[in-house]
Amino acid sequence: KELVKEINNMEKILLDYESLNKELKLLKASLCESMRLYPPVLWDSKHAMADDLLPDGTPVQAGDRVTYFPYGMGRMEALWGEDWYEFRPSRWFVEPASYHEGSLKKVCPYKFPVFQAGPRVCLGKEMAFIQMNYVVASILRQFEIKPVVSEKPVFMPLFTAHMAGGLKVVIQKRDHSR
Ligand code: HEM
Repeated sequence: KELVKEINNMEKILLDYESLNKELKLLKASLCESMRLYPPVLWDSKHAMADDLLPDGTPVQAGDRVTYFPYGMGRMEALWGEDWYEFRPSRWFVEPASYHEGSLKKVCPYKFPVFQAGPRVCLGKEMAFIQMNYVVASILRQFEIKPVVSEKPVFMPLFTAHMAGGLKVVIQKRDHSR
């Protein structure tokens, strides 16, 4: 409901770059919150070509594999607090209590490595947000989407995130008079 309100309040009917990037803060926060709990790339590895040391002093030997785990990190109490399991888009705002007017936090990519971090960070990150904002805003403006079954989808831990059997939904034209 809140998201549809944000999308319908957009100044321009045409979804141009500026409005997609600046106006849809709650949508961006909701996408981040979804990807915190269900990152599209669950884990990712690097292989050491030569002996090395990690920044905390942990030795790595040539041929070792080092894996970082965005799925696990998105669920760590030490990083996200006691309510890490809750879907709460307001946690991405500077002032969660009045998030409608507020601005988005700058969250360190080493805390939220869904797009990797450092020199090999995802080159398409900003483009991915523009695309996701565009698709979600265009669909939610016109349609209402409801899941067919009430059970939680079954998560498939493949290299990229999947739901077993997909997510079956009913799509209806949105009634703007309600
Ligand atoms: C939600 C969408 C996306 C997610 C979660 C994502 C995530 C990632 C991750 C985790 C990596 C690091 C892979 C590794 O180091 O092994 C990566 C790299 C990369 N991504 Fe994305 N990505 C997304 C969308 C895109 C899009 C739309 C593009 C292009 C338009 C793109 C282009 C790239 C490129 C070129 C790299 C390689 C960067 C490098 O190694 O220097 N990504 N992405």
